[in-house]
Amino acid sequence: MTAATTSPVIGLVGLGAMGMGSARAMLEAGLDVIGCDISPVACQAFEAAGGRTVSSPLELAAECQVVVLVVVNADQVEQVLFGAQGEGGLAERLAPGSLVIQCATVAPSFARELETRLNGMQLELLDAPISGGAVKARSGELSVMSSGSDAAYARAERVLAAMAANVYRLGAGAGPGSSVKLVNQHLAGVHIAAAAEAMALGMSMGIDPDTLYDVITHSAGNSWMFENRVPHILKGDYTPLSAVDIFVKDLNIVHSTGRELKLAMPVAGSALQQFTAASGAGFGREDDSAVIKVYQRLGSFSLPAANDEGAQ
Ligand SMILES: NC(=O)C1=CN([C@@H]2O[C@H](COP(=O)(O)OP(=O)(O)OC[C@H]3O[C@@H](n4cnc5c(N)ncnc54)[C@H](O)[C@@H]3O)[C@@H](O)[C@H]2O)C=CC1
Ligand SMILES: O=C(O)C(=O)[C@@H](O)CO
Repeated sequence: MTAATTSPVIGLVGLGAMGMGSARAMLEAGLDVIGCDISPVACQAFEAAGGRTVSSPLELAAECQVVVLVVVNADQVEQVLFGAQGEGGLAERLAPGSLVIQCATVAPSFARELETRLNGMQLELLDAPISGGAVKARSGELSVMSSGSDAAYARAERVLAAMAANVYRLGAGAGPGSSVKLVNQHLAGVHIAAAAEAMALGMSMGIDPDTLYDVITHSAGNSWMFENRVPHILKGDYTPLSAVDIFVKDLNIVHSTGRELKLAMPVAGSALQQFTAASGAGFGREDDSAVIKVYQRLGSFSLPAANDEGAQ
């Protein structure tokens, strides 16, 4: 595929549940985007959608002056930008003035340190975690909790417009974007665990789970997460649109940030224990709604069996 516009070539690292959707939304917005993933299957899927790919982030430096990171965690960001065991990474190959748009959910302290390191290499960082799930990534309607310099925003404008319906500008340097995302992750994790626990209670009392879903989604106990995740339980489909291990990661960041601030968060702590139990029981790569399987093992209710409809 050749460049359709004179705007910079975008490199997107991490063609997973979120990155694939965002990369495809960028293609549809007319951006010249090169996808990169260590998974050949992910690269083939993006090529089938009309995109170009490379298998190593290092290869992006020859063409890209804007790089979007949608890998899982801080260790993977570190590896992409600086290489494993310090053997060098993408950052040292990017042209001076290039922009890194960092979308993975990481600790605010990591985002701030990353900005200092990249600025020291003449590179810009936009701290830009995302929300909305795989469906909104694909439709280009994410919320982006962002912070960074005016120069970073100027370079990121077309990318953010292609990815997001809502871009929140939360500060002039890295940190506030990841801080606000952490508040979202506290709520998202607690709400998913609470939805699973509440469904376990209802099913244990012998209430039909489809009826429970109908009633609760029309009543005050509803939440975005109850509405979005309980259908996976009803279909018995735990295909990971967002994996259990994502919430082990995110609620651990909530926990460690609270420890730094000396802020006790017992409700988030309880949700973290449930996701940790689900991961420990072998469900870490399943959809985060599989946290209900921990309750099922401890209780005496049956979960709906898988049917043929896919997760949404
Ligand atoms: N899944 C969701 O609903 C949401 C996820 N997030 C956050 O977005 C980020 C991405 O999450 P997902 O897309 O769910 O994860 P994922 O595991 O589906 O995708 C991550 C991708 O990065 C690739 N990758 C890892 N290391 C790499 C490397 N060194 N070079 C190239 N590719 C590499 C993996 O092969 C994988 O395809 C995470 O930080 C997550 O917390 C944020 C909002 C929603
Ligand atoms: O969309 C978000 O925000 C999320 O973090 C969840 O969908 C789970 O990762």
